[in-house]
Amino acid sequence: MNLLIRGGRVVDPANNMDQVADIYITNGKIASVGAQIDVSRHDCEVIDAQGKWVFPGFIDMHVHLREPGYEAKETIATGTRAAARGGFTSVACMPNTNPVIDNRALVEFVKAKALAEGVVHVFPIGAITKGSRGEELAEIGDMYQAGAIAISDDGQPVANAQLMRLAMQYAMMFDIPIISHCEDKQLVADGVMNEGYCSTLFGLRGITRAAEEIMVARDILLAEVTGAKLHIAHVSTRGSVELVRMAKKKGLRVTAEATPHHFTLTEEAVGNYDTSTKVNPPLRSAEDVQAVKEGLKDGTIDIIATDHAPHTVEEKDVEYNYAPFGMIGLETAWGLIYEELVEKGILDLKEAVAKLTVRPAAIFGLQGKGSLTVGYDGDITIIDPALEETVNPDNFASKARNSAFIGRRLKALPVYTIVQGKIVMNNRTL
Ligand SMILES: NC(=O)N[C@@H](CC(=O)O)C(=O)O
Ligand SMILES: [Zn+2]
Ligand SMILES: [Zn+2]
Repeated sequence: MNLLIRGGRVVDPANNMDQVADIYITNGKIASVGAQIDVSRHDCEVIDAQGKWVFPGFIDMHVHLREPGYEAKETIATGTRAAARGGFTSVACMPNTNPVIDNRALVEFVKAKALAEGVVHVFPIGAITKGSRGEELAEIGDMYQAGAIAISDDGQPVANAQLMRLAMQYAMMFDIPIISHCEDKQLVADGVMNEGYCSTLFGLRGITRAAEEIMVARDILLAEVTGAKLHIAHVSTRGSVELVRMAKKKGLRVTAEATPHHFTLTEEAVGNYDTSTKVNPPLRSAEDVQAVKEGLKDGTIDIIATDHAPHTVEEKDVEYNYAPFGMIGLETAWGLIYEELVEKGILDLKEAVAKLTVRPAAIFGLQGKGSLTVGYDGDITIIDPALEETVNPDNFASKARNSAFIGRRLKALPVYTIVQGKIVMNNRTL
């Protein structure tokens, strides 16, 4: 089936394009982009995109799909549907499943399952260490050959610096990034929210920003001695932003991501004791949020990723201290990016789209993705700038409900998600 997307405002940062144009997709690939494409001779489905924004399909490099092992929280089927509903055409999934994705067979399992049951592209991330226990390296070369696009022990730090150095050297042989979850467990101890005035006020145990920053600093130093590609996950403090900025000034191959919840919410959101606000790293102070926004603006923070971390209602419906860390994000990400970054003048539309498309594709080497270049995959996200909606968990495609944004009004929402020329989400439904 051929697809023509007619008359939308086409924004493609990679090709420095922002103009009204048509896009024609055949055999799942972009065949042409231009004014008034004539397809009268072809059998063709047409989307009227007048008044809509047409972007390369969004890419989320930090998602927890929870399969295998935690299917009560999310599955590849439901997680990819949540992605599609959020306008994402590709996701990379973290290996902190049960068992942990630390060998070739499990990478192949995720890929096969995603092909059979997923509705968007899924790129598996392999573990750094076996079982993410931080003791011995996982089968990194094997996982790379099976299709792992990066390695990470996300959810856990690699506490042993020597092991982290070895992992970096190993990852360099395949030129893949190592994604670091920066957390010093001893410093975190049994903290549940950011340490400061609010934690005192709310009577909750605090987590010092140093717990994150010490590991950001350590991993940057290791990236300097090894020359490895280091990607810092979920940057949340001013200090972390400054460290990454310094690393980039030195010319190191260091990149970073921020999540929508970390640039939208502050620690004050914890005050209602909604366990959805319990995330790792924790929601920080207004000053940190400001620094993350500055980092996004000046390019210190390269990409936006959701860290979609689904948990069951039963797991989250407990006292704050006992709830697991994590918040879902796929279905609310774009609305928050638009409101917090674009409308507030931090990023223009092209810059915001770049952090969800061409930048992640470049950092993680995703071939044929991230732009509307002819011959690239026909992955497209269409936004209706006039569409507003209140976040309602009944409409979530995710199995989970742990969003701190329920009840919030979001605007400029995705109305079509197109994967290799196939419409997988239409008018907010699948
Ligand atoms: N971010 C979280 O709060 N939780 C993540 C783990 C992680 O991303 O570190 C999870 O797997 O639930
Ligand atoms: Zn993490
Ligand atoms: Zn994560």
